[in-house]
Amino acid sequence: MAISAKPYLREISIAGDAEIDFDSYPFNIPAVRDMGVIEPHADVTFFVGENGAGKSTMLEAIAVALGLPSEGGSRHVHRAQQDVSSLQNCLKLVKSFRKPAWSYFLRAESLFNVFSYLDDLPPGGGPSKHIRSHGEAFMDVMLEFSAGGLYLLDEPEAALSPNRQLAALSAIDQLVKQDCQFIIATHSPILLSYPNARILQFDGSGITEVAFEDTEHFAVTRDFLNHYPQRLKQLLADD
Ligand SMILES: Nc1ncnc2c1ncn2[C@@H]1O[C@H](COP(=O)(O)OP(=O)(O)OP(=O)(O)O)[C@@H](O)[C@H]1O
Repeated sequence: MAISAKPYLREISIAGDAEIDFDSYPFNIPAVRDMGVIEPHADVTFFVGENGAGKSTMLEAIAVALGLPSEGGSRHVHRAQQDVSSLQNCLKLVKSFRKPAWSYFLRAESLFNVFSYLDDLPPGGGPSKHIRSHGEAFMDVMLEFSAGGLYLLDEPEAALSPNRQLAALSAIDQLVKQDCQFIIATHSPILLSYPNARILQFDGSGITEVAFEDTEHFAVTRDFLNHYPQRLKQLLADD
């Protein structure tokens, strides 16, 4: 039986010999301290959890440990690493026998800086992405993703309208079918609905797998949309 090349990234854990200070960032974050062994899905892995649960800290550390720039981009983006936590030095990554053809860290919050860097390179990279809206530019980058890649996305929905999130879901599926692997930190119930995925919940007890319909994102969004007149009355009531 042939062994599958995916997932390109198979396990993420804290190295046994890592020097750890549990009283300071990032190991004072419960999900980081008690992360155990993350086993990414061959297709898509989602990081979910409350604001501040440690998703971006983890994704950034994985990206930097893979040799990608902390602000985002591919290995060809040569920018100084910005405010990177010590986590990437402590991670042990188990990789596939086959390297991905391409790796990219796409991060909505620092996309602007990466585009400025690309604009400053010698001509040849196509028109400036600065003349595109945030969401258009984000989708442009996603649509440039190619087969056999490993892609890390940090909160793609920050840039995308609901319609574009649906388009992103379809683009991700096309890429998965071309041997790509994704790890995505998100709050988007639209993206989280992707079926060939593992959803990992970051919270006070560490990192645990959860089913789509058991996520707070699904439950809260469904409840609000189904009952928004009552929910608004409750939320906006004078006490
Ligand atoms: N450089 C830093 N130094 C100290 N604490 C930090 C630093 N960066 C982030 N934190 C803290 O670490 C915690 C986790 O932050 P992180 O950005 O990883 O959360 P998140 O799960 O991605 O949140 P969100 O959903 O809001 O994006 C937060 O409490 C944050 O304030």
